[in-house]
Amino acid sequence: MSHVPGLESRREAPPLLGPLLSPFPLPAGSWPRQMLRSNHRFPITSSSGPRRLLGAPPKAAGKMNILAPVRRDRVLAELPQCLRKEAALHVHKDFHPRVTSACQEHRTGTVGRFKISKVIVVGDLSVGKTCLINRFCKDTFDKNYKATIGVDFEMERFEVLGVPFSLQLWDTAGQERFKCIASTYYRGAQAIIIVFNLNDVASLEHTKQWLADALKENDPSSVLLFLVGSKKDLSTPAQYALMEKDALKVAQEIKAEYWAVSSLTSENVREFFFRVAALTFEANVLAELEKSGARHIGDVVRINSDDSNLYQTASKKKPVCCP
Ligand SMILES: Nc1nc2c(ncn2[C@@H]2O[C@H](COP(=O)(O)OP(=O)(O)OP(=O)(O)O)[C@@H](O)[C@H]2O)c(=O)[nH]1
Ligand SMILES: [Mg+2]
Repeated sequence: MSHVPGLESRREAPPLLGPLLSPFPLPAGSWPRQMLRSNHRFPITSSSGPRRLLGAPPKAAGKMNILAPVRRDRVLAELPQCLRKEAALHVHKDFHPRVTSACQEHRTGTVGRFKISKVIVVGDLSVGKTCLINRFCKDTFDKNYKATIGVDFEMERFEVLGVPFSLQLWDTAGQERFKCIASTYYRGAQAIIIVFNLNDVASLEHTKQWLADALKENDPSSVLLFLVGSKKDLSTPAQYALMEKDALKVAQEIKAEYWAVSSLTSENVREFFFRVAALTFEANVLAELEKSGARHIGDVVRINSDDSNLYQTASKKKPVCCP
């Protein structure tokens, strides 16, 4: 059998996916507690050459800080707005009123503290997935291409309507030969970000296949979808307008929210991730309210049929433990 770099790590890692997504604390010294620190990076990335999985994460020295404070610039007091109304998960100006009141009354259940939402980022090789995550999480940009091998992830902690909320952003490899490694990490996603290059129409055409693969491992009725055009800085306004037309069509077809970003200039990067955090949080709280409501006889949670997809999505959401 030929050697696939990173395969050893892949074999070790899957048992951790359960604990990582679990709302419960883990035994002292276990990896996931280390990972709960904001922006902890695993697998370790080599500083030159391609990004490689190099095995288990390092042991933290001395006492560990389980949860670092939320950065001031990660606090969301209002619902960030969509980029284009034609392709948005919903166009409400504010958070769902049930979510707002649940946050005010501290009734968000497992959302907050140990609840971590998994977000996977998929798309063709070199479309800019890693740069997008790095621009948001570290405010850096690398003009040299270093292929992601297997997967990598970043943790981002937010505070939404006063409630702590963490996103685990999984950066997957776009190269065909690493796809089988990356796809083992697709499971349990609450949001899927499908990235394409705004200057490469083939990468847009391939987004449906990326989505199909990601949905094999996830419940299509409970996952939020985002279609993101990257490298906006490389298009002229006329080229962009043409591409946007096609992208909006695809976004509507797959029921994804459309965004266009540039990791080089930072355009829309922060706005996009804030929107992902806000909508994922909102869906989580609605699902939590529905779950807790169902436990009280006579306290019926009703999701308004006039509400948009997101609200219906939350109502259909199954617990993570269900097959
Ligand atoms: N001009 C410009 N270049 C970008 C942008 N984003 C990424 N790039 C460049 O595109 C190349 C690929 O970026 P990556 O982020 O590594 O691509 P990727 O999608 O992670 O690739 P894989 O890991 O192989 O799947 C690099 O040379 C980046 O510098 C952008 O917004 N603008
Ligand atoms: Mg990459």
